[in-house]
Amino acid sequence: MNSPFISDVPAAEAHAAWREARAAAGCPARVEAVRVPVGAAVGRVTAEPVWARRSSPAFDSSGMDGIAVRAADTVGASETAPVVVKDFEVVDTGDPLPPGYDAVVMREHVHHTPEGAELHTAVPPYQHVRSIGEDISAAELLLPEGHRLRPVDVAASAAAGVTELAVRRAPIVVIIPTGDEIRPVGTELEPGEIADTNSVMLAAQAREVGCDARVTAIVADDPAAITAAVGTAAREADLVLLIAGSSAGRDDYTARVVAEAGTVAVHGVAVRPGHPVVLGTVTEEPATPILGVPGYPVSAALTFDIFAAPLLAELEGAAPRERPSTMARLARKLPSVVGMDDWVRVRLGRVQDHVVATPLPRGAGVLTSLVRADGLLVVPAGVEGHHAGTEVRVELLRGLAEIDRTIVAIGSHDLVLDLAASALRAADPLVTLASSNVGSLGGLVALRDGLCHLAGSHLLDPATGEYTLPYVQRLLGDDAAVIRLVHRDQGLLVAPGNPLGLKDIDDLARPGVRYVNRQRGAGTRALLDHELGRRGLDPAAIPGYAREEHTHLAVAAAIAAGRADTGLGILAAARAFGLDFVPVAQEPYDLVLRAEDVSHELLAPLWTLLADPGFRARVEELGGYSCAQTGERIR
Ligand SMILES: Nc1nc2c(c(=O)[nH]1)N[C@H]1C(S)=C(S)[C@@H](COP(=O)(O)OP(=O)(O)OC[C@H]3O[C@@H](n4cnc5c(N)ncnc54)[C@H](O)[C@@H]3O)O[C@H]1N2
Ligand code: MOO
Repeated sequence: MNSPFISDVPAAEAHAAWREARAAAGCPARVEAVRVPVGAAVGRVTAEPVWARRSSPAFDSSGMDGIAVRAADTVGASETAPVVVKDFEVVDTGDPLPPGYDAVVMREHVHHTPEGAELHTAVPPYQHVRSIGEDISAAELLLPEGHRLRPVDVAASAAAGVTELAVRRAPIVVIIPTGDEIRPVGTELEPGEIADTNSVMLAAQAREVGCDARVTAIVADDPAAITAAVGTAAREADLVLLIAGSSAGRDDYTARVVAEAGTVAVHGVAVRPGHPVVLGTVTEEPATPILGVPGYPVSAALTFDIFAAPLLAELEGAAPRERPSTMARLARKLPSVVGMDDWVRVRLGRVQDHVVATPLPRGAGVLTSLVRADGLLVVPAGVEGHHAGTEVRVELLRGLAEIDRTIVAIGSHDLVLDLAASALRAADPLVTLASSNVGSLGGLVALRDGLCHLAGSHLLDPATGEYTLPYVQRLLGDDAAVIRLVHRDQGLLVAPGNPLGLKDIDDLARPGVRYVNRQRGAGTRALLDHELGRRGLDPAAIPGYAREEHTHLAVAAAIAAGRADTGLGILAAARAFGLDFVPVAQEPYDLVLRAEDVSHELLAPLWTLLADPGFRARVEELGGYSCAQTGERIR
């Protein structure tokens, strides 16, 4: 039973099956209660109700700086008929109210005369007096059991005379990284080796939800060694996280190890990423839950959120933490496999009156999709995906105020946009420029449909030889403005030293040259087609023409990895991967927007940046860019 069958259990059923298995194995329902001083209790969960031992305030006290008086002595006082009170006592805020007095007059309303304190207004009884128990009365229920303590809660407990609280101790999570290829973070990696980034992430996730997280040494792909590590971990842990080896590969032992050490309640959940997750128990006394976390980092992160976090909250007797959510419109079509809950990471911004969600790359290995995500949405198992513009519910990973100050750029990708994003944020931490890449044409369509503020475009019109403007007129009509971002060199990216001696577009048809193309709708693709057309070259004659990458950097990466010999792209991408560059053309790269948005306050910081000589200098330092017209409105 090396690779047990991976099933597609719906998430809700998987939770239920795991809970049943834990109960059957005798896993503790809660971690023990401990008593801790109030100062150390924040973040912990109450293990019993907290009753007030004393009232707060514990005595009637003055609410203001001034004088304590008898209200009866002030009856009839008015602007025209002031009353002089002889019997009073000076008090400060918080002082016990001296016996015999029942009200306080603020010192700014008292005129001291040789005869006494002159008052111009009558005072009702108990004015500015904080009566005993105003805040807390002795013996009242202050906090229920199962309440996660916040700073205000511990302060109120202390005020109520409760200086020690019974709380659940922090659950202990033991994380076991496995894999022959896995090395500790910080090790110089040999080819084929992978840094143990999952342990760093999972330990931080566990600490973020209030747990004590411990990471063991990395265990080799050896079932006996993994079994031994699981046994040791289970003795100290409230939850064991066993990383990788969850799927069906030759060295994937998680399900087998768990089956031998206890029970496998579920192997395979209808959730993506996270599909091959293992949910089980280790039976050795005391029984311990174990979670087989898939090795791909996005799967690992989401698996923690979906399965570990709710269990850990349950062990503390608390409600699971919940993220706020909002409705958003999808900026692009979102296909999804039927039969799996599809967890999609999205960027968010507010365009006109609605929040727009732009899906990020979906791969379970693309951790930056979570790094860049402002929100998460689930396409449920029964849904085949969504059309662009569909309203969906999104769990928020970032505050709405920040999302409201996000400039949404959709279209072609250019490194200058990344540079601008970072400069804008450095100048004002509330400003975000989120750009996503769907090619020039896709950006113009998104702009037309109200799904972005800016469309980055460099589209050559083969009929006129003119860039972008003919497309803008066709798609957006008169109501569109165009701001020049940069001119940039486009050229052939080639391995260092240009081993094939490529000089021009003509060389792409040479036998043995493997091209890597950009996707349909990308401006760089249009440029290639234009250049091929001018030369009467048939795309079918270019080996690799059908192979598509979605960014300049991805094209450069393919060439750097030796998977292709050349592709059309920008100099900066060549530099980023240490490639050589054969210039072919210079083209303008423009920002297209709705004419009325030119004066939108959201975009003002961007226009300021484009006018900044320091920023222009940094752009030109990237190489292959000219800022001669940067920031000019050309339409
Ligand atoms: N034939 C099948 N293959 C795969 C299936 C399947 O159902 N049938 N499922 C795929 C899915 S979905 C996922 S998710 C992964 C899960 O992989 P494993 O849990 O078995 O993990 P590994 O194969 O050992 O590693 C995957 C990947 O993750 C890297 N890794 C592992 N540990 C760490 C760590 N501590 N830090 C960073 N990265 C780590 C590892 O090097 C691999 O690159 O399986 C698919 N395959
Ligand atoms: O389920 Mo895997 O986690 O999709 O990549």
